[in-house]
Amino acid sequence: MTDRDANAEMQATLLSRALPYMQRYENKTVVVKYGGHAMGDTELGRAFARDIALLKQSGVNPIVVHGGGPQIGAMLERMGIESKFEGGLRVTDQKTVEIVEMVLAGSINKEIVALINSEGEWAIGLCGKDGNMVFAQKARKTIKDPDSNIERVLDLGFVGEPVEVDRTLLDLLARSEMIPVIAPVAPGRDGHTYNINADTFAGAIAGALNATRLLFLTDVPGVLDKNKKLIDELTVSQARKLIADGTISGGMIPKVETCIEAIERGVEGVVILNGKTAHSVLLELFTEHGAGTLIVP
Ligand SMILES: Nc1ncnc2c1ncn2[C@@H]1O[C@H](COP(=O)(O)OP(=O)(O)O)[C@@H](O)[C@H]1O
Ligand SMILES: CC(=O)N[C@@H](CCC(=O)OP(=O)(O)O)C(=O)O
Repeated sequence: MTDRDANAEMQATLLSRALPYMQRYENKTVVVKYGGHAMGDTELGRAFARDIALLKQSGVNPIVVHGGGPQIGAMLERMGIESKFEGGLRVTDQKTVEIVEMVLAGSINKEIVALINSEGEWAIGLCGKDGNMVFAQKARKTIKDPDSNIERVLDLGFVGEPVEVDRTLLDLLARSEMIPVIAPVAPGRDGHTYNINADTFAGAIAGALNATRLLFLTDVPGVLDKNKKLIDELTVSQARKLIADGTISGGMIPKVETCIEAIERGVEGVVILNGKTAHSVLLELFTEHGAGTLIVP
């Protein structure tokens, strides 16, 4: 059996069991953050696109926000530009921001749009610039030197943080057949283009829309405990404790912090789940126990 046949069979099995749960998210907004590491081979991409198409067909309002960190890194390497990160964010000079916009709002965005459209849906590729959706300002980040404990202000160049989100265009699309697919690039009121971490961008969009669910597709099954066992559900205060005691580390820290901020902005529940498992979006939304780690207030 090919991967494609196996995925189609898995989706059919899932759908036959999904019926009792499908109404749960009818007319609700679900923001799905599709990370660069979760974008695997073509079959995995197709399975993702099929899930998003199926959400729309089930009466859900899905919104895709995508990343593409590894793909930006590959293009920078081809152009002979070194990738540099500070505090988990890409140091972004003028040349880099041009490539970031080209890769994110160009090739990756259109690839995802084409995949969803080939499932018979109408996806539309956007970034923060379209319809004045998001305005950013230069990110203000500080990091603590672990030796001296002194705080240092980071100059990350054209790395932005979303400060204004206008939901007009997204509200319009929610009433239409269109599925928005959004790249995390936005203008500043200063006329510059800013590169925004895709998790942060997805959190801001979900918060502005008071989304029912925000899903983060990553490369691990969810938040793992000290014994590497999946934690099914966490409250905001439990999540904070796991960051403080070091159980949550590395790239998972900003991700969980974004989840906490999204919940504080009114998102009902945020889920971190494995994008490398085919149909993880359907497994999460349309089964009794879901998949991944659900973070709730
Ligand atoms: N407690 C934890 N549970 C799960 N993953 C963790 C934990 N602590 C650290 N991590 C790391 O966080 C990574 C996910 O973050 P990141 O690589 O930034 O994701 P993405 O690129 O999908 O945004 C995992 O691959 C894992 O190595
Ligand atoms: C400021 C910053 O770091 N921006 C990210 C945007 C893409 C992203 O976040 O992609 P993933 O979700 O695949 O990591 C970057 O340039 O890599």
